Amino acid sequence: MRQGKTPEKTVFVSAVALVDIDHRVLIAQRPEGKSMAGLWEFPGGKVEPGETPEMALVRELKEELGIDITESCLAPFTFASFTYDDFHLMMPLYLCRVWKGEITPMEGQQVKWVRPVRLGDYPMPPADVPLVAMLRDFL
Ligand SMILES: Nc1nc2c([nH]c(=O)n2[C@H]2C[C@H](O)[C@@H](COP(=O)(O)OP(=O)(O)OP(=O)(O)O)O2)c(=O)[nH]1
Repeated sequence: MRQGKTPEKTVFVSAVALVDIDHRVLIAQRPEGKSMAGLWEFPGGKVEPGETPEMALVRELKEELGIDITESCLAPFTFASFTYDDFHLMMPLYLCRVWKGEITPMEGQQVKWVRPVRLGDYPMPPADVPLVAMLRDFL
């Protein structure tokens, strides 16, 4: 028998670890007024109806960070599957090392380039904890 809570719905979110030439990863702070405000996350967002996870990232990175990425530069890395109180999160995490444009926080959010070994210094959503461990091992 299944242990734990049974979520009402599954929410599909697509996220990316942008990796720079020094192997640092970009994280962004969730703004006030959003769920989990103040926590640091990988850029991305909900996959809208009719979108693939890759399309969602192309859109979100333009909207949130003002950069252009191409789908072919998104390398699937791992995923989060985590039950929150009110939904189950399914979130692929891609790696991306190539983009066009300057990273510009478009929504007033704080962003930081962080070495994988230091990611633990930044509070992140619980779903992200295993992802951080994998990035630390891989990068
Ligand atoms: N982008 C992103 N979202 C994450 C991460 N980890 C994690 O649990 N999430 C959750 C937080 C949100 O519930 C959801 C992303 O939704 P979103 O950022 O597009 O939507 P939102 O804040 O406007 O929506 P809401 O949660 O305030 O309803 O996924 C992560 O590393 N990156």
